[in-house]
Amino acid sequence: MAKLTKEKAEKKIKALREKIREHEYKYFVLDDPSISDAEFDQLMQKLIKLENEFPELVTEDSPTQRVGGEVLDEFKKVEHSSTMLSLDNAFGAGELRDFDKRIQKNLDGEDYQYVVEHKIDGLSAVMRYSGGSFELGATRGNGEVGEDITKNMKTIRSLPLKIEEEAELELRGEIYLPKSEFKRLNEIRMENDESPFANPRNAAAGSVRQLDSKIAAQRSLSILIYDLISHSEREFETHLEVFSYLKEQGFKVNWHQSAAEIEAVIDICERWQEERESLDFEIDGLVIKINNLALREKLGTTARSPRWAVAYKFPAQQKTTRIKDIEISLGRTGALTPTAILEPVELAGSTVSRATLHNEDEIKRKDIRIGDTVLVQKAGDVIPEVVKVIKEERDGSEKEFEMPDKCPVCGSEVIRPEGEAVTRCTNISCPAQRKESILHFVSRDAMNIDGVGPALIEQLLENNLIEDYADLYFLKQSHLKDLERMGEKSSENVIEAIKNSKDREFFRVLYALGIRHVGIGAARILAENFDSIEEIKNVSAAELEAIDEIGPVIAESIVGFFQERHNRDLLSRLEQAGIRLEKEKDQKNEKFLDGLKFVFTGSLNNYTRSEVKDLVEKAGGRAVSSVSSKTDYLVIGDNSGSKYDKAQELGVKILTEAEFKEMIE
Ligand SMILES: NC(=O)c1ccc[n+]([C@@H]2O[C@H](COP(=O)([O-])OP(=O)(O)OC[C@H]3O[C@@H](n4cnc5c(N)ncnc54)[C@H](O)[C@@H]3O)[C@@H](O)[C@H]2O)c1
Ligand SMILES: [Zn+2]
Repeated sequence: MAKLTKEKAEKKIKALREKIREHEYKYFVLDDPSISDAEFDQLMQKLIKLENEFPELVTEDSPTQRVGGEVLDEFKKVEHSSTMLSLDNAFGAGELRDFDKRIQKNLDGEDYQYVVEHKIDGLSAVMRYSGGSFELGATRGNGEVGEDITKNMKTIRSLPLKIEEEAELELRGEIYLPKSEFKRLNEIRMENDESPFANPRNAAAGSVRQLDSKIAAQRSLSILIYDLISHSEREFETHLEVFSYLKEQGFKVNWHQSAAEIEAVIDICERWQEERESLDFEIDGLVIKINNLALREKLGTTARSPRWAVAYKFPAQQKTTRIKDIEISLGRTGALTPTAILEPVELAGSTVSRATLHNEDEIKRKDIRIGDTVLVQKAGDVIPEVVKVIKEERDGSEKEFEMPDKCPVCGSEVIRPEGEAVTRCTNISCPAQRKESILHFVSRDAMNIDGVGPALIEQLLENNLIEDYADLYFLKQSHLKDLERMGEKSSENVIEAIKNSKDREFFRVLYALGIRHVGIGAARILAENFDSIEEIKNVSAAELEAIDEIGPVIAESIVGFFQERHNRDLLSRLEQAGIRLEKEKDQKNEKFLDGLKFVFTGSLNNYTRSEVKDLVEKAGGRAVSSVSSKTDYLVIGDNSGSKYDKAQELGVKILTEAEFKEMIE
């Protein structure tokens, strides 16, 4: 690419700065961003790159040179004792290694160690204690001056108002909303016609920056402490010492783990990238800090961020895009689910072109229209969804969506029962429902019947060869071989595959039945608690609810399923066909790996990764991705790498694939 002329660069830089400032204002002042963090970070990276190319164009007020935030006039101002900085970002392992190289160079051969912490998606706060009492709490503001939020912070129950140490202390931490509270808050906002918060950080900020502290008190804000800025009586050498001292004083401190070298840091980051959903608060990455405080001093800071720390950012889970259309898809329970057809975007490693809109109410509450620019999100295994509409992007051509009053598949009336959010087709034998329930039954995690796909199911239904999934087991080859695109050989294979599915594991059969709200997880739990369908059939909703992971909705749905006459008939035909409707003998109540943690490395000959994971979990164990002192077994296949050395170092038991096979079978 040809190098930009200085004039052109200057123009570009100016435009970028304006755009960034506008987004900073929306994000930090209004707590209501109109692009995703990843898109914002991209703008910032572009500006950094241009400024690196043309250092003479860097100005002091450039967003790259300062902390992006403002102070609202409504609040009393607090001058910070030392600037509250931002953090440099690292995207991916490569940039972490670059960071480490810079540290090495700046420390000139001195020994150092890292501490890795969660990067909580919240709002940073500073706290002062005097004589053991909480005296002052403030936001970061513009880094130099923050807002006095003492009153609101007193409503945070995890923040001690009194501590043992009667000294002058200044601390920093992150105020956040737990996930459940974030969800609840957004529901209330939508009911009040307010736009939902895009992320927990904006929600936490919106709650803390309330003039009425009664409102803050109604929101279960929490705080995790991650830094001590000053202490009148004590000195500390390392960050780890600080953490244990703060814990002793009764503070809830941020999760942390030390790491001797950057490769270990990368391991930790990759592990949390996989396991982030297990936390009850959102993290958008990890923060990597130098442990030794004197070395931090030596490394110093830039105007915007410390040189001794970096934020490892997870791949984007949110982006903005446009809704091209809204389509209706029919589920196996007859529910009409509106689905947004999107301008495709890259999210969390895959291309997203559809997002669920759940139901009619959800569309109304979020005021979603065809043609809207929206923020979409894909978290973990969850189906992509629309977070909110960017209303200022509207030009008047957007169309409101209306739920059809006829089933798009069979043309029957649809109804939406009083008090329910879901619209359903009233026709019990609606082909869409039958097809979907059979498709679910044969799917991989359920009965895993190879060769029975959408096209064949349609043919079978059309030719009245089957009406439901139980009928599959009564099919004969003679029924099949005359169907279109079916020969002698493939009809034989289909019959064979159907037969082979008869002894699928009990929990998979439970899942395959298609009981509403019973996903593979709930099916597993049911199979752990009951030995057969016969047992589950006769259980009450109250008994089901007594099981930890089963809530009232699932319980009611299970009881309802087994009461329905048609379903009872379906079950007896499955039984007749010889499907296993109870646990394998040797499996009843067997949890021989209870609580044990396994790590797998290298390539295995007899299993795929998801198979070993299943096997371990079925026996009550857990399969995790990286080796730590808490790992019980490392199972090694061919070409195992650094995990092997690490396991040896930590004294973790090592198993060959054959030894593992023996253990599990
Ligand atoms: N979407 C938008 O329009 C928009 C606009 C502006 C900024 N942003 C987002 O805001 C962020 C930039 O804000 P920033 O300057 O606060 O930088 P940052 O969020 O990247 O990093 C600094 C902040 O991290 C927080 N933090 C969380 N856990 C921490 C820990 N363990 N140790 C230390 N700090 C921890 C602190 O609040 C600290 O102030 C970026 O994520 C950016 O994408 C988005
Ligand atoms: Zn229908």
